[in-house]
Order: sequence, then structure tokens, then C-alpha cells
Amino acid sequence: MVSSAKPRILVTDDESSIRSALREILEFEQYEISEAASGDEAFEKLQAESFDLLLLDIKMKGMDGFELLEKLNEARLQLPVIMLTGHGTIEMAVQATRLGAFDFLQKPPDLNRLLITVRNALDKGTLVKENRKMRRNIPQLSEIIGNSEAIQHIKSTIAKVAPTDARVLITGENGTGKELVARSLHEQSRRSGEPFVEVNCAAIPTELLESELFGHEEGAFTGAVSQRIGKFEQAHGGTLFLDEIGDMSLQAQAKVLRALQENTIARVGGTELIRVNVRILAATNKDLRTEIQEQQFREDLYHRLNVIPIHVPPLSDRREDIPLLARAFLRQMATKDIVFEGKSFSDEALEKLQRHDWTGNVRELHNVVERLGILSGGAVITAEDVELMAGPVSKSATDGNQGMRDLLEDYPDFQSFKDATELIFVKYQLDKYQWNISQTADAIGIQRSHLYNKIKKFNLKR
Ligand SMILES: Nc1ncnc2c1ncn2[C@@H]1O[C@H](COP(=O)(O)OP(=O)(O)OP(=O)(O)O)[C@@H](O)[C@H]1O
Repeated sequence: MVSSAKPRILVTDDESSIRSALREILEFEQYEISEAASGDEAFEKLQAESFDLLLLDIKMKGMDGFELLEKLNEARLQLPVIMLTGHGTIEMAVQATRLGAFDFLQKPPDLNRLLITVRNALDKGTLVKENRKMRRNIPQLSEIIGNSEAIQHIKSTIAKVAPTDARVLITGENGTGKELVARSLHEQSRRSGEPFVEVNCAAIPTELLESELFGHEEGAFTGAVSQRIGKFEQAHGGTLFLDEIGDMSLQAQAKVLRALQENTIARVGGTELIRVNVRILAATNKDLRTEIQEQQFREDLYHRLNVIPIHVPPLSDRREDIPLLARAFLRQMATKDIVFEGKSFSDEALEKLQRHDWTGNVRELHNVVERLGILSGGAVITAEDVELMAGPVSKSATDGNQGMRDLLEDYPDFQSFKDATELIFVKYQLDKYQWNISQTADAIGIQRSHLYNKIKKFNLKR
């Protein structure tokens, strides 16, 4: 989606070289960066302006990272925090995460981990804001688009199951719409006015998942200076969506099973049993039966979760939904961004989209529609546009090479042809790897710095 406001990140470190290295990387990723050279400066900026994320060094002269975290808690300044740590201070960083920091990174940070952690932390911040919105009862309807037999069946199952408190296990490949199914179940339930809380079990380090799910008491471990409410309690009265449940450690699975059996939880370090009224929905792209055989997943938990199974098939198994989805996405985008206004697909373009190999499923289709809307020249998106920008069609589909001939005709000289195709290739590959610079550079066999240069040259944006 083309978003108007860039996420704002405050980088706090007393070493200017670290600040500028982080600034350079993150600005490339389209984040807006502000710097603070001390805890005091950071505190002042955080009080004066609004930020989406704080990157915070632990060891600093004057007010250190811990003190700043505590001050933020006291001032009720809530935002996701990622701690930066040097050698030998990992222990402290773990403590900091228990104090409420989202995660920690070792310096100098590994590029991949930095970008993933930043993205996850920002997602978490968005989720918190979304939940606040939900509590204010602002409806956020998640419409499941599609007319295929599979989607019709899913919609009718949702309609039947949503009003009950039955647990639902949603399975399917990445990007097929599992989260959308979970949201629809919540929105059509009696709990719709209550919170919908999501936990991505794959994104949270195992050692923190327990405290994330169940919360902790003040003094539960060194550094736990304040009480923390976990996701189960946050979801009280509403729905808890355990995403990527197949990635949860066996230890966490045992605790979740107990919570489900007894409808009570205990905060880490606490003795009091707290009764929670939560409806559980879970999703996974793994085959949990295989995980059970390989002793990676508890069979008893599987049966508890899998009261109603909903399987969302890959997009290539329901190609008749593709035109509906593509048109709907374009319409949705037009309501948010003027670039998409008045654009439509030709019939041939839709046919071509139908024959594409959608390995990234609906998420990939959404991205391709966005790219077509932005980059296609005319009001009507043509089959040639699709051929150029969506990448190769399904290997099984037969196709002439008219599009390629047209493309060759479009460019008068070698340089303009090379630039145009290079841009499409680089943008396609970046999208394919969710703009993970290291992975994309590896996959296409160029240096990271070279890839950064290309992004700059073509002014590519996520
Ligand atoms: N049938 C559908 N109708 C409308 N939008 C859809 C549909 N299916 C998926 N989407 C959209 O596609 C994107 C990916 O869907 P979603 O996040 O629900 O997939 P997922 O299966 O949970 O993915 P992952 O396993 O990677 O978390 C979202 O933007 C979602 O709104």
C-alpha cells in the first residue's frame, strides 16, 4: 500500500558513527530518522514529538538506556523500543526486553536482523494502536473477496462458526488470507466490540514468548521493575489470534495448553491464577500432523486448537477469483491514493493475471496490482503491462511472444531498453524478497552496495 507518512524512528546512541550508519541503512528503507546523542536528549525529543520506534543504546554516558526505559514507563510514553548492545552486555539486553523493550540487537547490527526487527517492532506498535482503535468500537470490516467454491465454503463456515466460541485452526500457505479469515471470525462474533489481539509466535524469541503471552509481575526477574500485562489478559472478553502457531516452542506449547484447559493464566513470577475469557484462533502454514510425528508439536494441543479446521487453498487452485481480487484491490487503492484513480484492467490483462504462478498467493497479487497501478502509463492496464511487471506467467500456460516484440519496439535505443528492463527486474526481485536487501542481492548475484545504487538510481520505493 502506498502510505503517505513514513514511520519515524529515533536513533539514540552516544557514538555518532553508529548513529549515522543506522541512519543510512534505515533511510534507504524509507524510514524517517531522527538522532539523539544521549538519554536526556532522547527523552526531550520523545516528549516533544511523536515517534513510531526507538533504537536505544544501553551503555551511554549520563542517563543510560535502562534509566531512559524506566523514565519512559513512568511518563507513560509508550512506543516500541529496540535495545542496542555491545559485546558482553547481552544479559542486560535480555533484561531490558523484560522491562518492556521489544527486542535487542548486537552492535554492529547485522543488516538482515536489523531490518526484520525494525519491521516487527513497527508492526507491533501498529497492532497496539489498532487494538486501541478496536476498543473504541470503530468497525474495521475485513471482506473476503472471491466466488470460487473454496472461498464460498470458507465464508459459509465463518458465518456458522463465528457466533460460537469454538476454536478454529486456519491452515494455508503464506499470503493466502489466513489472518483475514481470523479477523472475519472475530468481526462476525459476539466479541466484535472487544479486542482482537494477534501474537506472531514466529517473530518473538522463545525466551520472551512466555512473558509476552502471560505477562509478568514486578520483580519476577532481575530488572522487571514493573508489572506487564500479557496478550491473554489483553484479549480478555475478545479474541486471541495465535499466528504461526507451528513455530511455537514445546515449552510455550505446554503453557498454552494449560491456559486453554483451565481458562486461567499466571503471570511469570506470579502465584495468583487469573481467569481469562478468551476465544482462541490459531493459524499455521505448517502441516501440524507432520510436526506431531516429528515431535515438534504436541498432539493434545493440536486437538484442542483444531475444533473447526479451515483450510485456505493457494491462489493457483482458485484462479477464477483472480479478476475479482485484482479489480477490488485497484478500487481499494483508488480510495486511498490518487495515482490509482480511473485505472482499470483490460480483459486480456485479467486473463494474463489468471495464468500467472502466484507463489506468494494473494499477498503477491496485491503487490503486483499496486505496481501495475503505479507504473502502467495509460488508464487501462494492458496485457503487455502485466507481462512486463508481473513476471513470467505460469509455466503451464501457453503464451505467444507478442508482448516481448511490443516491448522491443517500445525503446529506441539500447540504454533506454536496458534501464527499463533493469528497473522492472530489480523492483520485481525486491518485492519478491519483501525488500530484504541482503536476500535480494544474494538471490540475483550482486553486491548489496550495488543493489542500493540501483534503488537510488531508479528512485525505487517500497
Ligand atoms: N480473499 C481475500 N480477499 C481480500 N483480500 C485478501 C484475500 N486473501 C488475502 N487477502 C489480502 O492479502 C494479504 C495477505 O493476507 P493475510 O495476511 O491474511 O495472509 P496470511 O495467510 O495470514 O499470510 P502469512 O501466512 O504470510 O501471515 C492481506 O493484505 C489480505 O488482506
